[in-house]
Amino acid sequence: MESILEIKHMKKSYPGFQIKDLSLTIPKGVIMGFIGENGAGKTTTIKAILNMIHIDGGEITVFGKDAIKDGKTIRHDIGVVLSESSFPENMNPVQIEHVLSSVYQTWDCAYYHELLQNFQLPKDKRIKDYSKGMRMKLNITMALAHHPKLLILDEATSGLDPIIRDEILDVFMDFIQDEEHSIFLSSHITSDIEKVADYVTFIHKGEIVLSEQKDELLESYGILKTTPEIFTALKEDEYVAYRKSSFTLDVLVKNKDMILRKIPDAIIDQASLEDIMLFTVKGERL
Ligand SMILES: Nc1ncnc2c1ncn2[C@@H]1O[C@H](COP(=O)(O)OP(=O)(O)OP(=O)(O)O)[C@@H](O)[C@H]1O
Repeated sequence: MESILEIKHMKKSYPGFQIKDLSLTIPKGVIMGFIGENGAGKTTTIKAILNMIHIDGGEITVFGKDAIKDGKTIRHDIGVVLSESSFPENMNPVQIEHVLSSVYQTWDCAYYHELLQNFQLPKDKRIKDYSKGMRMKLNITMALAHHPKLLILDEATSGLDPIIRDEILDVFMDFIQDEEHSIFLSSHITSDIEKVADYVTFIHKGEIVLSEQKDELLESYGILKTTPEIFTALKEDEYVAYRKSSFTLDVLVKNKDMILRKIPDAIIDQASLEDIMLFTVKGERL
């Protein structure tokens, strides 16, 4: 599968935080969900891709070009939504369009106004009078209106109600339909990622724990409900972590079919992305 973005052995250190060796590939035509707890390194990774911070080592390639050397060219084909909006609060969408249409040669005025209408965003209202959900929808509208090939969104659905989140997720799914576009979507809301992502990358303390196809991941992982005696029969590489619940020992296993072959009467529940995150971050190992 052709890739749209590739990070190889990226390094970045801040006092008390380190990304030691991060590698990641986003294929063309997919939504890659990027999950991890607060402070795991999601925004740092996104800023590195956008050349907004200096990295200490490694390579980042976007559309086959070097993200640092060719950063300016690349940015024209990327739509970005960061958690903080950088537009002056006293501007309205029409005034913003004047600025953006002069920055992007590919700015599509008709499409911008179509999106404003679809999202029910008033054109003459200043950003400062917009609600949080409206601001986010406006940010996404601005990111899409120059027809980027890659959309990078940092926490674009956080703090929004389920109806607005659903509308936004629909727009994302439309965006990747032509199989040339990709989305890199960081979110704490694992249910949103579960809904729309084709691939999932999970980062923990600056390290990639997993980066896999979502359906395969959810089919393969499971939560084994068991006893301490049976648990001790598992090999080290057969489980991720365990957590004690009221009556059982819950063990996140990577390959539930393999466990079922070993323990035919085992009770194994479906694991969600949230479970995978919780067990990895808060679970214990022997
Ligand atoms: N400019 C900076 N100076 C010092 N430390 C920083 C800087 N930027 C980020 N960090 C640190 O890097 C770590 C990762 O932060 P980052 O913002 O990438 O996490 P995140 O996964 O996006 O978290 P969140 O979900 O809370 O936004 C944190 O410990 C943070 O304090």
